[in-house]
This record gives sequence, structure tokens and C-alpha cells, in this order.
Amino acid sequence: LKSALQNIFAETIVDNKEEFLQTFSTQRDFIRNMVTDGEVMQSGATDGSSNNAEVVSSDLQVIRMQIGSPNAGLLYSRLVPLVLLFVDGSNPIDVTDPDWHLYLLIEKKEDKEDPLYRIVGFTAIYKFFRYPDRLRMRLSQILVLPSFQGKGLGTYLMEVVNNVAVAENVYDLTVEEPSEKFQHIRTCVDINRLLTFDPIKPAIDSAVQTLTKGKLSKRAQIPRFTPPLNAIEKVRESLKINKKHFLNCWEILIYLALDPIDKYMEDYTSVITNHVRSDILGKDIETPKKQVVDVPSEYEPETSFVVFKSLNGEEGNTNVQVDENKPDQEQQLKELVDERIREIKLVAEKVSKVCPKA
Ligand SMILES: CC(=O)SCCNC(=O)CCNC(=O)[C@H](O)C(C)(C)COP(=O)(O)OP(=O)(O)OC[C@H]1O[C@@H](n2cnc3c(N)ncnc32)[C@H](O)[C@@H]1OP(=O)(O)O
Repeated sequence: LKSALQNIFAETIVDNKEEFLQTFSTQRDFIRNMVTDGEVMQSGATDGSSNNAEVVSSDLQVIRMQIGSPNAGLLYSRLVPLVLLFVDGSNPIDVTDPDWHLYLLIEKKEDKEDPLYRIVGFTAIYKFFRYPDRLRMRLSQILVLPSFQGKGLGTYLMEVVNNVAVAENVYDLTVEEPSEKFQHIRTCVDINRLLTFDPIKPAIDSAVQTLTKGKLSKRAQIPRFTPPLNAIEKVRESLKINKKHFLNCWEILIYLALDPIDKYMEDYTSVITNHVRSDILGKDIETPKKQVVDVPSEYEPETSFVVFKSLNGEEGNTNVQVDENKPDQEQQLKELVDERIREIKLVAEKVSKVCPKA
């Protein structure tokens, strides 16, 4: 056990019980001392649209530290064991790369003379260049310590990071390999922001109108139901939500706008099926089909081909091998669609509880 723990704790390991217990008094100011040169990004509740006010007391602060600063690297080396133990599949960040920032969620308790600082969570974010003159932010690790989870603190930290991305006008904010739970939280936060973002309202209304106009499932071709390009652009520029994540949110925004949802569920499911199928095939199934056909010619046979584009979207005699295990594929597709609908309902339920008008 010791060697396994040694791998995780490295030089921060304390294997003597007395010595360990003593650190509670000898190092009680460690965190406060470490964060003195940090930048306070938020104190107390955010003005975000989620309902965090009830969980976020004025004792909470989010402090940002550049990893290159002398204390940040030292502090992070103490956090590494927590990252390895609690964030699935994570690796420690490179403490020599100054483009990393730590956002520490600190609980500050008044105590005898000096306040006592406790870290209740943190996130590591990478800020990097985007050609020609912008910066992007990528959230790569986030952790709320186990005894503080499920109290809205992860949501709070996400809101603070969103506010920073907007205030610093970065190009966008992305998340590296989000876990399912974190993706759910992030989506809830962003849906609340999107619901109050007026510039996309006309686009949502128009999508909903198309969907409610008539039985979609009876139509030969189901429209794609993606947001217009200018909406994608406005959302990225104002809210810093990247396109891929906005497309996920878009499906939920439409779900929330369908009233009554039961009446349109069949059509809505065909739209989602369509999206899932396009994602799997990695192409937009509504675009006119293209085919590549080898043709005999007097030039090199390997470089002679013709590309056909059929205008009615029908595929002719294609070489694409999609039919082989058809029943299996259909079943798998249905399972993926069911899973996606389940996720959508979960977020929809959550956001309509927080803001009942949604
Ligand atoms: C890029 C990556 O790093 S991905 C990996 C993410 N990190 C991890 O998996 C590490 C382990 N997990 C964690 O650290 C945390 O659970 C996090 C960061 C994922 C989420 O942080 P938490 O503080 O637990 O999230 P938060 O409390 O805001 O929301 C989680 C749940 O608590 C609930 N919650 C929110 N506010 C409250 C509240 N006021 N009272 C009670 N519960 C609440 C939410 O409803 C949510 O539940 P739901 O998902 O069932 O709808």
C-alpha cells in the first residue's frame, strides 16, 4: 500500500501519524499564505442565473493564481494527489507552463486573529493563443472536494469561470473531456444563460414553428434543426460557448420551447434521431449525396475519377457499407437516441425547476 500511496503523494507524503496530526496546527495558515499573491475573481454569490445564492455564503471566494507564480506550483503539488484520486483519467498539469491558471474555491472562516482558509474545490484552466489576436480558455480539471459536492459549488465555480471568460473577452471557453456529471452541470448553467440571451430567441421560435407545423415523421426529409450560423457566432462571441456545445444546448432549448411537449414528442424524437445518425456517420445526411466513381481513362487509372452530386439527395449505387448489420445498427441507433433524450429531459427538468418559466 505504501508504494502505491507514494506514487500518488510523492514528496508530500507524511507517514508518521504524530507528524501528520501536528500539521493541523503547524500548517494551519499554509493556504492563506499561499494565496496571498492570488487575484480574487469573486467573493460571495455570483449574479448568475442559477439559483446558487442559497448555497453560496459570503465566506466563499474564488482566487486565481498563475501556475508560474512561486506559490501556485507549490500549492498545486499538494493538490495533485486529490486530482489523481478523484478526477477520472486525469494527469497533473505542467507546473512549468505559465499559461496554466488555478482557480481556487476558498472558504474563509473568521477565527481568533486571522481568518482560516480552506480549499473546497478548484479548477485548472489553460489559456492559449488563437490566430491572429485572440486567446481561448480550456478548462481541463475541476474538482469539488467530496464532502462539499452536491451543494451547488461546482455550478458556482463554473459560473465564475464563465464570467471571467466573458469579462476577458476570450474567443471561447471549452472543456477537455468532460465527465458525464460535469457535462450535465455545465449544460444546466449554459441553458440558463441561453434562455435569457435575447438574440437567439427568433431562431428558437422559427425552429419551433417548423417543428410544430405538421407531422415531421411523415415527411420524406426531416429538416436539420441546427441553429443559424449567425446565432452560433453571437453565442460564441457574447457567452463564449463553443459551437459543439451550443449544438447540444440547442436541442434542449427546442425541447423546452415545445408546448405541450407530449404532443410533439414523436417529431422531436425524429429530429434527435436525425442528429445522432449524422453524428455517427460523421456527415450531414441532408446535404446532397456525393459519390466517387472510378472511370476508365487514358491517364493514370488511380487518379481518374468522377464525383457525382445527386440533387434530390438520393444515393445511387453506393459503395458505402452501411447495410451489412442493419438490424443491429438500427438497434444501436435507437439506444443512443434514448440515451440522448434521457439526458435532455434531465437537464430540462433541472432548469425548469430553477427557473419555472423555462
Ligand atoms: C474536465 C473535467 O475535469 S471532468 C471531471 C469532473 N470532476 C470530477 O468528476 C471529480 C469529482 N466530482 C466533482 O468534483 C464534482 O462532483 C463536480 C465538479 C463534477 C461537480 O461539483 P458539485 O459541487 O458536486 O456540483 P453541484 O453541486 O453544483 O451540482 C451537482 C448536483 O448538486 C445539485 N445541487 C445544486 N445546487 C444544489 C443545492 N443548492 N442544494 C443541493 N444540491 C444542489 C445539483 O442539482 C446537481 O445534481 P444533479 O446533477 O443531480 O442535477
